[in-house]
Amino acid sequence: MELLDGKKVSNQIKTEIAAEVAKMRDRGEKVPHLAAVIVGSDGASLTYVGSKVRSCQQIGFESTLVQLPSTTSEQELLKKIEELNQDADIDGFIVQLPLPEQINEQRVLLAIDPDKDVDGFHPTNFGKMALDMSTFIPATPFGILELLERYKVETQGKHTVVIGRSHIVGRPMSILMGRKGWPGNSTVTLTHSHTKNITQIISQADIVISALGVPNFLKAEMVKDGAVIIDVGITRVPDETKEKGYYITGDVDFENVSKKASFITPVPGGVGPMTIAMLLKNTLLARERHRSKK
Ligand SMILES: Nc1nc(=O)c2c([nH]1)NC[C@@H]1CN(c3ccc(C(=O)N[C@@H](CCC(=O)O)C(=O)O)cc3)C=[N+]21
Repeated sequence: MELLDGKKVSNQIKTEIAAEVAKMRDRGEKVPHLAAVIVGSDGASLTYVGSKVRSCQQIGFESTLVQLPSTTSEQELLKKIEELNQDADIDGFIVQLPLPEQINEQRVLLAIDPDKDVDGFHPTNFGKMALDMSTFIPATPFGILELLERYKVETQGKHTVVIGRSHIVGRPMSILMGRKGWPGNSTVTLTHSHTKNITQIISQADIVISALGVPNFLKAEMVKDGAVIIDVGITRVPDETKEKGYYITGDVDFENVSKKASFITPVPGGVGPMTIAMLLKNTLLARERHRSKK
């Protein structure tokens, strides 16, 4: 079994990006500027956004954190988005999901300028991704592809089973793994809450990508010997004996599944850190595209 070490690879990627930024600075060019909008004060969301901003500082990006109260109206958020769209200094921005219930997520995603949509959630960018056009690939799926590539995991002709059809992970992942080229050229099954015989389908998978959010869902007896296991689930389990009052666990029974797997991602330290690295990569890409437009 080989560990797909997202923490290590994400640090490599950040070092690579930092070198690019240093060159930009040396040439007297503007450096990439990422903004993150967060509505409300959900603990997990604040942690993620916080580490996005910290990573920006590490690698020499400019960053702006826009924190809005949980009572923010949809109109107020749309106004903020329009400001960020118009702000020539901002290369890319994200609106952290989930949003409070008074705000319609679809209207928000539609309002983001596709050229600044470094999450790749705007329908224009999602459509481009599905059509193999150059775009921003959503950070979590992008991070998984990058891990498969850097560890030279064979995906071509393999049966990939994706568990979960969320807009930010399962759905795009199912499209990307089936695209031409490598990592891709896979035969993809997208499973979800209405899938019948899900355990039987999973047992046929060469590659399992679990994006469910159910701790211990994937057990050793469910997977084929030598399968590649990608664990996208992140659940915080309250535990007073831990320093933070909780621990983080994925969808996979790591201890037992890792004995059968050829490659496996840990949680924490797997897909999570890769998500942040690829968001930074998309922001670098956004800066380069804006530069060559002018
Ligand atoms: N507009 C938007 N874009 C996103 O990309 C987005 C989002 N909304 N909403 C929530 C999800 C989730 N997400 C994570 C990012 C990093 C870690 C991460 O770094 N995890 C650490 C543990 C961090 C911890 O919880 O302490 C790890 O797995 O090692 C996890 C999850 C981005 N998301």
